[in-house]
Amino acid sequence: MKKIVIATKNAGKVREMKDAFAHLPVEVVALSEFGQLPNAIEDGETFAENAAIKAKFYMEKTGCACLADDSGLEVAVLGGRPGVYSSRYAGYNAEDWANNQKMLEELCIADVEESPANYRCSLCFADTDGTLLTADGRCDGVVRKIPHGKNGFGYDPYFYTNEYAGRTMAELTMEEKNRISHRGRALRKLTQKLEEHLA
Ligand SMILES: O=P(O)(O)OP(=O)(O)OP(=O)(O)OC[C@H]1O[C@@H](n2cnc3c(O)ncnc32)[C@H](O)[C@@H]1O
Ligand SMILES: [Mg+2]
Repeated sequence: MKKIVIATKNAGKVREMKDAFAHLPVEVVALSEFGQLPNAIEDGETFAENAAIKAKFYMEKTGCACLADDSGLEVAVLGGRPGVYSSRYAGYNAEDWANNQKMLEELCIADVEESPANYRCSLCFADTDGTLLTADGRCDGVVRKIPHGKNGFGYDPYFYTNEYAGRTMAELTMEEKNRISHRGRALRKLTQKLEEHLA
């Protein structure tokens, strides 16, 4: 069976990505099973560039096909910030609560209670034969200063979805989140390409 490494150090992403592969005839392996690997340098200017950097970097480190995700939140009144800097908005290795705090501060400086926002996700699958498969996804909603919910990760408690009116991403089950999320949408496109590649 084909072995695919979920090339991310984010446990929230691993949970969501494993779920999407449940029906494919592939062996899904976490990056953590390869011990302590160095971090890829995510110095691309776009989500797509960073996803490709991570997929190729970890494919070389593990010797296995790797699927990487680069994603983030774009807040309209903040000119699209934090964008590709979402995981380090409050500094390198910042925890989710610190990044959320930083976003609340920026919303206060902008003097607004809420703003249209969207999540974006770029996926890149790098196979050992040099094949690269890519897919993107987007999810629109609104960020507000009052958090709700304990599910998901990152900015989810502050992200009010358009599809499930009044509910934040952190109030959804994983199945509900995957149905509408940037990552869920990108994963469905990517798995289709992957099925063709593996056939
Ligand atoms: O690079 P890897 O190892 O995959 O893990 P990471 O957490 O650093 O991931 P990114 O560099 O892609 O940064 C994405 C950040 O965007 C945020 N984010 C992405 N998808 C999200 C989601 O579905 N829900 C909430 N926040 C999300 C969250 O803060 C992530 O840390
Ligand atoms: Mg990262």
